[in-house]
Amino acid sequence: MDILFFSAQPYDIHYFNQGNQQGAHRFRFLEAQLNEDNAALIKDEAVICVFVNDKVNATVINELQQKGVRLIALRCAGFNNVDLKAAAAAGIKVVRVPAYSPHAVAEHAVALLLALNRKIYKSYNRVRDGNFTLSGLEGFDLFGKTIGVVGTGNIGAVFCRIMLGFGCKVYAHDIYENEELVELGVKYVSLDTIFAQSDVISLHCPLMESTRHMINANSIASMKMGVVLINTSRGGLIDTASVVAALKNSHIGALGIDVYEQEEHLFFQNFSGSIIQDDVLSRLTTFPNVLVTAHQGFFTKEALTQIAEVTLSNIRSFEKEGVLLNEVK
Ligand SMILES: NC(=O)c1ccc[n+]([C@@H]2O[C@H](COP(=O)([O-])OP(=O)(O)OC[C@H]3O[C@@H](n4cnc5c(N)ncnc54)[C@H](O)[C@@H]3O)[C@@H](O)[C@H]2O)c1
Repeated sequence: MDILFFSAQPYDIHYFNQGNQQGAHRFRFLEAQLNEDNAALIKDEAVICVFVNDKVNATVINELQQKGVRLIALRCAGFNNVDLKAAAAAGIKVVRVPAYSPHAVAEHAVALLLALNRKIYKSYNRVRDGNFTLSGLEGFDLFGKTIGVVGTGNIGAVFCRIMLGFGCKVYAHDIYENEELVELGVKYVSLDTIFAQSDVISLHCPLMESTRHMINANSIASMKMGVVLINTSRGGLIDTASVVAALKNSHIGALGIDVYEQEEHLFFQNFSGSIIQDDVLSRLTTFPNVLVTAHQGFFTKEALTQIAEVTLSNIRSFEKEGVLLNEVK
């Protein structure tokens, strides 16, 4: 099948070409993001393959329909960037990669937590500068601390297991309880209890209207002073302005984010020679207790291999059997 990739990076090209060694599909890779301006770049491809920051709203879907696109293949798990109602109305099917190495993202959340707590980014720079002092590098033992996990699906469940391995008390909140986690010692509690009692809160639930800005001035006010907040899920879960205010008055003790509400304007692109126009992100990066990574949680060899394999198998079964594997509706 002819497949047009938007937001394609060199690693996408590498892993998708590797998954297509038999040459079953013809690929065209575009670095451009899909949005209202770029939908015109589609020629006669029946399938477009998009990533987290491609904008697939009703206007774009209307253009896709006119271009004869029949399938939107998301090469990611989240689908909050696709207007599913508009796609259904246009008769365009949507598939995704529901699970690809949940370990990749869960381990990245742990990496953010450990690096922040033990100030690894500071010690790295200090030692390279010949400064071997320790003042300001103090952390705390994770052992025995209460970790609040919001969302215990594929990624949240792995994160819970890792934290149990550290000897933490793990509180979780989800609309469904995972019995295996309960047997391992995870305690399901209300969101309010997570907020009130956790030393560390890690977000692993999807972004939906009901979860948008779940971290806001009110919820932060109910949290422990000095709470560590980790978000590897979606930026929109956090009202960033409220988090900046809470960092300024030290209510939030540290923030580790791999996702940011306005990331589509920045992430996966190189602005190192430009002036960043996003004042909120710029303010965030001035805090000594904030660590921002640019949506790299998924970025492991294992996850990239699985993303390419599952995406291509989704497309293959749509083409050959008209069967929709991993459909989103
Ligand atoms: N940083 C990255 O690179 C990266 C990579 C993959 C996924 N993600 C994000 O991580 C999120 C989690 O991924 P996953 O694969 O574990 O998804 P998943 O669907 O397996 O799990 C999500 C869980 O959240 C729960 N949930 C839904 N609404 C909730 C609510 N209101 N409160 C609490 N829990 C709720 C669901 O019941 C489910 O158990 C995705 O939504 C995606 O946005 C980020």
